[in-house]
Amino acid sequence: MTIKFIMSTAPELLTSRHVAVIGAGAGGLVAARELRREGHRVVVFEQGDQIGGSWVYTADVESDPVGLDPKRRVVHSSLYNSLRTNLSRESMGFRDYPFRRKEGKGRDSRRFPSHREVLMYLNDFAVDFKINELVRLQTEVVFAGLGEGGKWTVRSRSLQSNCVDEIYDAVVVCNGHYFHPRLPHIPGIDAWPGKQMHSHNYRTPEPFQDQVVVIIGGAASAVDISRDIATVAKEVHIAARSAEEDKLGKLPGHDNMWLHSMIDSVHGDGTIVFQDGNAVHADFIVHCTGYKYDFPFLETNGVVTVDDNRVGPLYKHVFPPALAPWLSFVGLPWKVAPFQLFELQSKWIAGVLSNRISLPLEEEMIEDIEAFYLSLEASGTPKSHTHNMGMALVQWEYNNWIADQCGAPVMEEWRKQMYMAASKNRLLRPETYRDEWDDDDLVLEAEHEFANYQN
Ligand SMILES: Cc1cc2nc3c(=O)[nH]c(=O)nc-3n(C[C@H](O)[C@H](O)[C@H](O)COP(=O)(O)OP(=O)(O)OC[C@H]3O[C@@H](n4cnc5c(N)ncnc54)[C@H](O)[C@@H]3O)c2cc1C
Repeated sequence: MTIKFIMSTAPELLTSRHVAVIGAGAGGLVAARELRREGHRVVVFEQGDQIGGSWVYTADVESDPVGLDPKRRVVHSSLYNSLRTNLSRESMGFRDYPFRRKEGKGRDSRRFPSHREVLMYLNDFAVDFKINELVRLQTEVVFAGLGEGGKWTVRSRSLQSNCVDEIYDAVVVCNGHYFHPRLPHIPGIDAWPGKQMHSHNYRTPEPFQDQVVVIIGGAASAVDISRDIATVAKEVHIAARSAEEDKLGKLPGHDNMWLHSMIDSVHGDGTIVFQDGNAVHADFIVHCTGYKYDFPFLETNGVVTVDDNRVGPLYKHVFPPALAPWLSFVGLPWKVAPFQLFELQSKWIAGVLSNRISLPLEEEMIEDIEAFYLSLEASGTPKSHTHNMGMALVQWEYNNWIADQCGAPVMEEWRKQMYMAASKNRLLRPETYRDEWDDDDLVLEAEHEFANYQN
């Protein structure tokens, strides 16, 4: 189905809306910038005491290390102290605000810098675009729901006041999705006597000194955390669903790390049995098993639900047809280069809210979503992977589609090539990919492009 979206609306016909943005991470910051550029009046609500979201490292952890207790105090960030980016700075930054190397106190000029450098980059962005003046820090949104007359009531709680209700034309949800742990079902886990933790609460390796540790997961955090822990632990055993059979066994270059297939069962005597038949007696399990989407403040009377990690129904992962464009989401897709995707989604939302860009009819959006769900089913993609864009060219096609809606340039070819080169390099050199690479030609191309921007 082809639908025409861009209208060349005369500037005097563009409508300025009063918009609430929930969250001041990378998504909320760029949403605020795009909304204001489009002429909207924006308030950004941020529960934390600074901007940056995920990139604000804290040594603080939750009272329940696996995150099951619904009454636990939630810590937002899941960063560990040693974290360096898994994307190169060139391919990670916003498109029109390159993530350049900068000199100065505390700056990290490496190509794959530490998390502290990302936070500094986001702070630079907020200063240069004067976003801070839009942000209300330490102000948590406890309720956002449709009120009378199609407007949104946003109820927030801050240090200064108990609860305040305000009315907005639109709400843009940017609350992140790496803070609510997702745990696999493991047969026998209730009787297993060892300690457990979700990677959300992992900060440093010290608690694992001389322990036998089983790490569950095969994604970036599992790779990093297993190496971090192996510096002090007696043994580290990684259980990964995606582990290839010929790679199982002792990991080359390490004398205390093994790769296994998934866990089959765990037992009251401390034993952990893997599907490949091997077994170990372990002290600790670390679950690097991902996160759940969670919008505890959002009331849509059942229009938007989270079902097995599918947030829906959403047109192109952004607009619920029945509430579009007054409710939108920035940042749901995963296995992507997030910042530039957030930037494009935000441009689209801003343009639709001002009437510069039009959306299809509600029925057409619903049809599109249904077709998308059917295509996932036909390809055997589980529901929980609805927002996974890690396959082939999915994120690039998606970004280009949104760019087209906005009248923005399509994604630069070097970004795609660089992203793919890093993925390949990560598999080839899991220990050293952040310091050794073969794509200097792409770095040159990126730097040439960055000369067009001022920051
Ligand atoms: C361990 C780890 C490593 C990562 N590594 C990389 C990497 O190398 N490169 C990369 O590009 N990406 C990486 N990411 C992904 C990273 O999360 C995204 O890059 C991005 O920062 C997410 O931004 P966001 O704005 O969507 O969410 P967040 O950064 O989570 O921001 C959401 C904000 O919303 C606020 N908030 C939530 N609820 C409320 C409420 N009710 N009221 C008010 N405020 C609220 C939170 O306090 C937070 O500040 C990593 C993620 C994790 C967890």
